Amino acid sequence: MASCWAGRGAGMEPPCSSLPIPALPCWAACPVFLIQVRLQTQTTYQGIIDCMVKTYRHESLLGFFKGMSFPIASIAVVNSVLFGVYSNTLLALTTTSHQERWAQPPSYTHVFIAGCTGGFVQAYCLAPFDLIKVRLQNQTEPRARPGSPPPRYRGPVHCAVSICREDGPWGLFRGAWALTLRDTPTLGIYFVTYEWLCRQSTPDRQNPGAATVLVAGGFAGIASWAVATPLDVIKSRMQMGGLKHRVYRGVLDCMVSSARQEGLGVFFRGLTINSARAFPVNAVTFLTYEYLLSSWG
Ligand SMILES: CN(C)C(=N)NCCC[C@H](N)C(=O)O
Repeated sequence: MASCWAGRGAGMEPPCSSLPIPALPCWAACPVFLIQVRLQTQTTYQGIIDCMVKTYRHESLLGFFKGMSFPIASIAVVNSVLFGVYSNTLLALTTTSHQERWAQPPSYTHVFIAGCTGGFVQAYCLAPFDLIKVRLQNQTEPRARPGSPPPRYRGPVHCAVSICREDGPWGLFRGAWALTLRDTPTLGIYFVTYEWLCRQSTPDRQNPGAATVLVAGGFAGIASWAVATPLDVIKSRMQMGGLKHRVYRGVLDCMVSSARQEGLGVFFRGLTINSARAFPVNAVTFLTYEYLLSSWG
């Protein structure tokens, strides 16, 4: 497999800005996203199991898949933006073609800058989809049970329209600043971790094999989420502002009042379950990325 992306002709750059990193692993991750968001924004759950049991009892199995149709439809676009901006920024900084990337490795500073740039741009594409996901996932009303009050949002489109009606189109970017703070440095760390692990486990200047890419991608996902989780909690709470949470004056206000009321542990809510999800998802993401780069080269 190592030779799978080895030695392709240099000079022909793949169309990185449209890399279709697949959305498939995302379906399996839906329940994890839901539990993560609920643990981060609601205080009614004692932990992962309690959240799972209560969700299942109250909302049935379908409840675990709430709010995911929009993110799944958008994940390919969001990932393509991230990996496309990353690859092209790296290309602009180093003038080394993708095919020569392992033979003439870029510096970690360049990898970090390119990753941060990708993270920054991705955050603004992701913001409206992420807001809708968080809002829908926090609706705990069971679906269509006669007599029970209807949920505030009937689905992703109704959610988007309601937000626009109530807060104007900019309302769709609520929490975008916290999302940018979360994604800019952590995506830098994500790509540096991946590059570092690949280089550590591959003989000098050779292309990494598939197993290396899978393991390095998986750990890069976990490392980036370990750093991102505190801001992920803040981001989700700000996105819920005005609904189940009070409206915060800003990122700092949200941080201080969350820590005061719930202790420092609040910043790590959802980390365990998200790490378990992040390993396979990011392993497959990087394998696909490397495969596409080599086959389009
Ligand atoms: C905010 N952070 C830490 C990241 N975006 N990290 C990169 C992993 C992205 C991947 N789609 C995932 O959901 O794990």
